[in-house]
This record gives sequence, structure tokens and C-alpha cells, in this order.
Amino acid sequence: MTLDEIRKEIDSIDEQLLSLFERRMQAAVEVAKIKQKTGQPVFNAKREEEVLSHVGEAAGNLGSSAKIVFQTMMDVSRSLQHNILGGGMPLKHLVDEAACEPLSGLHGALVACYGESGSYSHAAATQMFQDARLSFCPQFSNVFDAIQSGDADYGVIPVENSTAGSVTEVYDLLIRHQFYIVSAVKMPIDHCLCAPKGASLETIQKVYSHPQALRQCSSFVSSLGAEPIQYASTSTAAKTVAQWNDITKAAIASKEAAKQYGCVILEDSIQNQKNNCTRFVAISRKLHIEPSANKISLVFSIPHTTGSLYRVLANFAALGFNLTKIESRPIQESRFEYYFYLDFLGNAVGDDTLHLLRWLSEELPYFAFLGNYPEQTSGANGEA
Ligand SMILES: C=C(O[C@@H]1C=C(C(=O)O)C=C[C@H]1O)C(=O)O
Repeated sequence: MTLDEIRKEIDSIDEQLLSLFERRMQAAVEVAKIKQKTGQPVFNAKREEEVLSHVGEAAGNLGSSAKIVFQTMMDVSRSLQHNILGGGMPLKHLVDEAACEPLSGLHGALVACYGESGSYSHAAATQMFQDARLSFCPQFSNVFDAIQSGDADYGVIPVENSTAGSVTEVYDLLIRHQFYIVSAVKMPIDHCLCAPKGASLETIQKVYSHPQALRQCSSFVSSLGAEPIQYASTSTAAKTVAQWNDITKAAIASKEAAKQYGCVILEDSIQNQKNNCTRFVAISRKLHIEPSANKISLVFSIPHTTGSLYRVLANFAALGFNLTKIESRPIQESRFEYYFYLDFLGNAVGDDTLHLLRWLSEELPYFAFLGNYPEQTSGANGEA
């Protein structure tokens, strides 16, 4: 047979597979109708195991490949059935009720920022909100507490840095409080070494900053031969070294914070990577989805079975969603089990997207929709 002839043969087999696939899905729809009447759950682990074990044996050498194909078909079959049974309705209602005007048009919102005045989060808040009424929180947890108590409507915090990675504490707090991400901005971050007047690079013995900033500037700090010391935030470190007025102690912070607290800048752009950049998010008790929302964040856990993460992710690939981040965090109450955080580009109002999310919300042991929001990229140089 020539290549063309073999391909014709493949086309003809595909036609038959397609019509069998449609028949199988139609049968799944009939199963769903019975389940609707009898109140049985969509997922039947025993039946799926039986199908897979039969397929594995019947396909001989191709057993494991055939199992992948059939497992995928059963995933599709369950997703159709959930749709018929109205699965994931709470998520649909949440998304339907979340439509709102752009946050940038909101005036005078109460916004809790991480750090002190002059922090990078302060700069991010200024990008995201117009004439916000700002308050400052020394710890990440204080931002969440301010929102929980109603002292603030929104909070602005960093979630991820291009050099030092995720701010894991923020991810853990997001799960604990079940808040939503309503906006995001990516900003270039330019750190400086600042100290009280009279200090010079030669007098500095200790460098104070947030662990993330210390990591981002690790090469500079070690070349200086100074001891890195963790502090609550970059801006608090700048304020504190100014108050101590000790020429052996410096902070890593923004130029803006250095200026605000009367420090001198001993060295500029001290981060390991010149194009260092951080993502900040605005969080809220209430979900808002504005028309320009282009990023979706989720957190879920998966069953402790072979291939379960692969199978969840395969659905995103099949629908052509571009995943921009995946991060796992330990589930603190269970040993060596994980929450997975996923960011992808999309709008939850679209049918395909909502269909997938509703299905996942029904089937995964834990599923939380963290938000659908616009992400801006700031051209500003991380000032403030
Ligand atoms: C079709 C059913 O529903 C689900 C899908 C299955 C399938 O597509 O083969 C098998 C078991 C269930 O998890 C069923 O219960 O038979």
C-alpha cells in the first residue's frame, strides 16, 4: 500500500471510531437520565475499573495505550452526564452573579496594602485602584484580617516573583480565607540598598529585608559580605534601619521607600536579574468578574490515584487553554497530599470554560474558583 492508500484507510477507520464514539456518548446520556431518576452519582469507580480491566486484557500488547483512550472517553462521558444533571450549579451561579464594572473605574475603595507606605504593594495598589483609601499592613495575614473584618474591601499583596518564585504564605492564606482574586498587575522590581545617612557600602554589616527580596538580591548581599536578616517587608526594613540610625545596618527596598524614610541609596538595581518582576493581586471577599477578565485562577486537590493530575490537565490542553502557572502546596492536615494552584488564560463566562470548571468542581475532592480577572503589565519601574 502507498502512503496515500494507508492514510485513506486511517480516515475510514476514524470515521467508524467517530460514529462509535458518538454512540457511546449517547449511551452515557441515557445512563445520566436513569441516574437523574434514581439519584445515583455520576461517577462509578467499580464500573470504570471493570471497563478498564477488560479493555486492558482484550487489547493485548496495546493494553495500556487502550486504557488511556478509554479512560479519556469515560472522563468525557462523565462530563456530559454532569452537564445533564446540572452539576456545578453553585459555581455557575457564582460566576453569573459576579459580573461587574472595571475596578479601575471605582473611586475611594478601602484598600489594605501589604507593607508600609512606599512598599511595592503600595505601587501596585495605585496601578489597580483610583484614589483608594489605603491602609498598610505589616504582615500578609494582616491584609487578610482587614478584609475579613470589613476594615478593607480589597487587599493588595505580591504572589509571585520572576526570580524567587511564589510567595507561598499568600497561597496558603488564600485557601484558608476563601477570598477571590479580582485584579492583577505585573511590575518590574528594581531593588536598592539603602541605609541611614553617613553609611557607605564599607560600613554595612547587616542587610534587612523580606526573604523574597533577600533571595532576589542574594548575589549582591554575598559579594558585600554582609549578613542577610529576614524582616517583615522591604518597606518596614527601610523604615526601621532609618529609625535605628546605625551605619552598619542597611535595608533592601524600593527607591521610593528609601526616599520616604530619609535613607541614602548606597547601590541601585541590586537584584540578581535585571528584568526582575513581581505579580501583585487584589483580593476581595466578593467575586468580581469584569468584562476584560483574561486570567482564571483555581485551586484543587486530586484523588490519590495514578494519572489523576495528568487527566485533569489533559482537559485544559484539549480545550486549548494556555496554562500560565501551576503550583502545589501541601495540604497541612494530610501528610504528603497537595493542593494544586492553576492559572490559565480565559474568561469563565465562556461556555466551554464554565462547562469544564463545573465538571471539575463536581468531581475533584477539593475545588475552589479563585477568580477571573484582568492582568495588567505595568511599564513603571517598580517605583514606590
Ligand atoms: C456511563 C456510566 O457513568 C460513568 C461513566 C462510565 C463510562 O463512560 O463507561 C462508567 C462509569 C461511570 O463512572 C455508568 O455508570 O455506566
